[in-house]
Amino acid sequence: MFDLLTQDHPLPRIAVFGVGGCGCNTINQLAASPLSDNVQLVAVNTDAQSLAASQCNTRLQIGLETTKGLGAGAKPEKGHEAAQESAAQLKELITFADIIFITGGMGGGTGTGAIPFIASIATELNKPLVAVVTTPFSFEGHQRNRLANNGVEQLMQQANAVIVLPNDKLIETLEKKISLLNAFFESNRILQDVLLGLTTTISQSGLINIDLNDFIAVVSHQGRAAMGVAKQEKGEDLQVTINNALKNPLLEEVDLTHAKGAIVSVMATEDIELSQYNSIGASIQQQLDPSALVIIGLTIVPELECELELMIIATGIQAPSAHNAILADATTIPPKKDRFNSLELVNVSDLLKAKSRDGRNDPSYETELDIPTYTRQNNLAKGL
Ligand SMILES: Nc1nc2c(ncn2[C@@H]2O[C@H](COP(=O)(O)OP(=O)(O)OP(=O)(O)O)[C@@H](O)[C@H]2O)c(=O)[nH]1
Repeated sequence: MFDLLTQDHPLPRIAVFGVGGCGCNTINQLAASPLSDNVQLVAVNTDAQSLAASQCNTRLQIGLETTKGLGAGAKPEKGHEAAQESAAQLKELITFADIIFITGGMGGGTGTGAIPFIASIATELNKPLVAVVTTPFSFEGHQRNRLANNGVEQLMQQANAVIVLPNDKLIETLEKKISLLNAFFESNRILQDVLLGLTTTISQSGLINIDLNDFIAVVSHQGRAAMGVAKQEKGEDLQVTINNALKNPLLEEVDLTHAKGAIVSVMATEDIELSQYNSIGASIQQQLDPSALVIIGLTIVPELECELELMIIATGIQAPSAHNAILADATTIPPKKDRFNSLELVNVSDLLKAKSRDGRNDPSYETELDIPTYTRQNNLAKGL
């Protein structure tokens, strides 16, 4: 089933842009995580002081003339103008990457105004882009929420995959008793997990990597994306963990049966069995539109404290509910098919070799789930 590939393919270069206060906080936390060499973190802000405190190697102060080193004062038009002023530098950074992740908080000036503009540069340069943005806590008031909703709407005109994580919902996934100061920090940890899960899934640290073309196909579905996370503690049933991920508050507002695709990132110790891996794919596939493409990346983390960590990102979800109506109607956005360059991504491991052999005796071995395209093609070539 799994083929072993030995060629050295260059890994795709991933740029993660953290824009505005929230975006910079998130990637600062991410900078403390073990990231593979192909991941570049880029802190982007109007606020020089916040940028100076950033842990990222690449920092870009946008709109020197526009805001004179201050923030955008919760004015998205200022954030937009600042990004426009620094378009050349942004373009240079985006050109260097093969795939772009962009994160930030909607509701202020810099992130709300600059993120859609940065996304438009990525689109212009034909780069796959995944945006992960927050919307404000309800205690932040109506005005911020209104700005945030407009920002998300604009972003959806530019990016195919927009994952909107309402801050209120992020906190719901955590323990109830949480101080206000901790609320931001803790919710950033979830943002950080999403970005880490995505980047490791398409990076070398993964054991079974997903093919970048498949990844692009899944993130390119028009509509909203949503995600769920869950942990399998030692001794817990895997199916319970899968259900927990699917029931996650971050996914609860969307109808998964309409999702056109899903990226599943599994982090596990080397004890994971092929049957477990297969049943994750099969269970998730059952929940989605029958034609949905489900791709799974597996990362072996020997020191993982729990049995397994699961992150599901479902994409291409239409927006039927009143809540989602604040988002751009996905059907009105013209499809951006075939706009990305084709790239190949492969990975090999002796462990995978062993697991592949074991898998042939496993009754669930034939379970249908998506196998990275490149691997599939090699299997076909070898008549497997
Ligand atoms: N989860 C999380 N959300 C944050 C954090 N900081 C800010 N936010 C959210 O993001 C929204 C925008 O805040 P900032 O990112 O600070 O604003 P900005 O984009 O820098 O805009 P200006 O300050 O006006 O230049 C806020 O309304 C909050 O809801 C953070 O550290 N974590």
